[in-house]
Amino acid sequence: MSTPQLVVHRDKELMAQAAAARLITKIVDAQASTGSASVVLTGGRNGNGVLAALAAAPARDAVDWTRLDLWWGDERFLPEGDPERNITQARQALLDSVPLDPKRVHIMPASDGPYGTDVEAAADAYAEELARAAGPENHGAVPTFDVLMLGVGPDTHVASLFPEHPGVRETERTVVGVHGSPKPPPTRISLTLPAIRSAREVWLLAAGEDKANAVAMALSGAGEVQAPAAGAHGRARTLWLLDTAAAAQLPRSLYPPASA
Ligand SMILES: O=C(O)[C@H](O)[C@@H](O)[C@H](O)[C@H](O)COP(=O)(O)O
Repeated sequence: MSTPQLVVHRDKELMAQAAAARLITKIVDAQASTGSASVVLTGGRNGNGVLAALAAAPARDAVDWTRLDLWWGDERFLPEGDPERNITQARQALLDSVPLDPKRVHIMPASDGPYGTDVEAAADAYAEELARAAGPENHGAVPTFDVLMLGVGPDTHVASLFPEHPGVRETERTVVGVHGSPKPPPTRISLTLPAIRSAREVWLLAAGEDKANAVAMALSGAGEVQAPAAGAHGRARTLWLLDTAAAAQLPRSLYPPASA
């Protein structure tokens, strides 16, 4: 389990721009060494802010967009094209501006798709898609994600794993259906913590004063059931990308020296 590293930026715009630059470099390096890259996107303002910053980044097309696999950490279980779907917002922020290979954009099912309103069947289908993409070295569950990004909710949720809810307690399955989400809409699909923890790097994005309490709680020893963000670790790296407002309640001992 990788110890969390923290980087604190001046404000949420700079955090998004710096995270986008970091992501470009990570993808370019992965593509240079293996010929492709695999990234898991997250919904929400911070997640979409990084995508918008990436779309505007001068080095954007250093990425070979045709050799990038995109997955989602969660999705709102709504009809295709609904403006509240993470894929809809990701398309607007970035995806419609770059030449991705559609076969490598792995969209979580919509509620009017092949599984209808059966969110469990939709979650199982995504788990099967992940397993098909997994290599022998992945023990058959999920592919090796180079970077898995997660926004952090004010209640410390990540993806659609909420404190004390069933999804955060899942230890076997890689994808679950979520009912009664405290954050609307109520029905969602989410990767589980075991799937999240299979990523090489997990980057947690938190900007804004509404996240300060969640950041401090998740980094100060809370358990993953009470604070799901506390359970989000990468195999090689766990990186918290913050702005000063979201870092405001951190104990001094956790504050990165560079920004002291
Ligand atoms: O589908 C979702 O809503 C997201 O995946 C969710 O996990 C989000 O990342 C956090 O709630 C933070 O959202 P903000 O960045 O908008 O605060």
